Amino acid sequence: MLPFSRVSVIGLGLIGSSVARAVRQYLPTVRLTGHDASAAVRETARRIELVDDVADSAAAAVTDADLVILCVPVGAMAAVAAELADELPADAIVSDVGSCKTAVAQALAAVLPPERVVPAHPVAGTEQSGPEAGFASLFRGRWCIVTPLAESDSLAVARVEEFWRRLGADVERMAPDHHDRVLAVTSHLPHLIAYTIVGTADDLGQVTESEVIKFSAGGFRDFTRIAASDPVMWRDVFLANKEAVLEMLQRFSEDLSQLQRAIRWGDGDALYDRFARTRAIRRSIVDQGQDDAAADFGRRHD
Ligand SMILES: NC(=O)C1=CN([C@@H]2O[C@H](COP(=O)(O)OP(=O)(O)OC[C@H]3O[C@@H](n4cnc5c(N)ncnc54)[C@H](O)[C@@H]3O)[C@@H](O)[C@H]2O)C=CC1
Ligand SMILES: O=C(O)C(=O)Cc1ccc(O)cc1
Repeated sequence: MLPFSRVSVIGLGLIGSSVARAVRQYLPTVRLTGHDASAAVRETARRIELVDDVADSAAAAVTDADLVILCVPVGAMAAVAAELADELPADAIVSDVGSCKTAVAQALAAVLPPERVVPAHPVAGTEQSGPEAGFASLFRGRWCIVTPLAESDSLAVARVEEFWRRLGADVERMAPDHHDRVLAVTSHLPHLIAYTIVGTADDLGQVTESEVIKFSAGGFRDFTRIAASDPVMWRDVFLANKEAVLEMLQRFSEDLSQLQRAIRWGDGDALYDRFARTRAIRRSIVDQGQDDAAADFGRRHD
C-alpha cells in the first residue's frame, strides 16, 4: 500500500527537488504540491514542471496534504512550521530533511501537534543547491535516519520510514541527540575543516600569486568541492548543532596537536601508526561498497 497519496514539499532546492523527482519516479500516482519562499525558485519549479501544483504560500501548499516535508535550511524550519500550522489537515504528518535533528524536532513540536511530527535526515546530498540541481536517484542506497519524538505516533513513524524506503533509501531509527553527535563527526566537522583549509589556502594564495589555484590537485581539490557547499545551509547547521560540533572540534584539535608534536620531534612511528590506521578505515569503507564517488557516478549514469 502507498504510504501517502498527497505529498507537499516546502523548499524546492537541491533536496526538495530531489524528493519531488524521486516521488515522481518511484511513487508516480502521488499528487505533488510544492512551495518555496523564493519567487524565482517557484518560477523555475513551474517551468520545469517539478510538481503538479506550485503554491504561493506554505499554508496554501498543505491544505490537502497527507505528508508535508520541510526541505528548507534548518534555521527556517520554525518559521515555516508556524506558517502552515493553521492549514494543516487533521490527519497530515509533518517531516523534514534537516541535517541536524534536536533543534529542528524542538522547533516543530513547539508549533505542531507532536504526535504528527516525524523528523528525518536523508544522509545524501551534494555541494550544489537549487531546484535544477536535484535528481531522482539521490537517495538510492543511501541512509535516511528517522529520529522520532517521544510523542510521535508509531504508525506515522512507520509510514515515513516506508516513504523513504520507496525512494530507495536504507532507513535507520535514532534518537535526535545521538544523531547530532554522530553527524557532528561524520559530516559537520569535515565541512568545517574544508571551509577552513580552503580559506587558509586562499589567504596564502594572495601572497604567492595564485599558486594555490594553479597547483591545486588531489586532496585540496576534494576540499574545494565540500567548501563550495551552500553558505546559508551550513551557517544554520553550525548554529543549530553547536554543542555536539564544539565537543568534536575539541577532540579534533587535541589529535591535531599530537600530529603537530610528532612532526616537530621527528616522531615517524607516531605519524606512520596514525596514517596506517586511517588507511585501513578507508579500505573497510570501500570494501563495504560505500565509496561515494563511485556510487554517485553510478547513480547519475544509470
Ligand atoms: N545539501 C545537502 O547536501 C543536504 C541538505 N540537507 C538539508 O536539506 C535542507 C535543504 O537543503 P538544500 O536543499 O541543500 O538547500 P537549497 O538551498 O538548495 O534549498 C533550500 C530552499 O529553501 C527555500 N527556503 C528558504 N527559506 C524558506 C522559507 N521560509 N519558506 C519556504 N522556502 C524557503 C530556499 O529559497 C531554497 O530554494 C536543509 O535543512 C539541509 O540541512 C539534508 C541532506 C543533504
Ligand atoms: O556533498 C557531500 O559530500 C555531502 O556531505 C552532502 C551532505 C550534506 C549534508 C548532509 O546533511 C548530508 C549530506
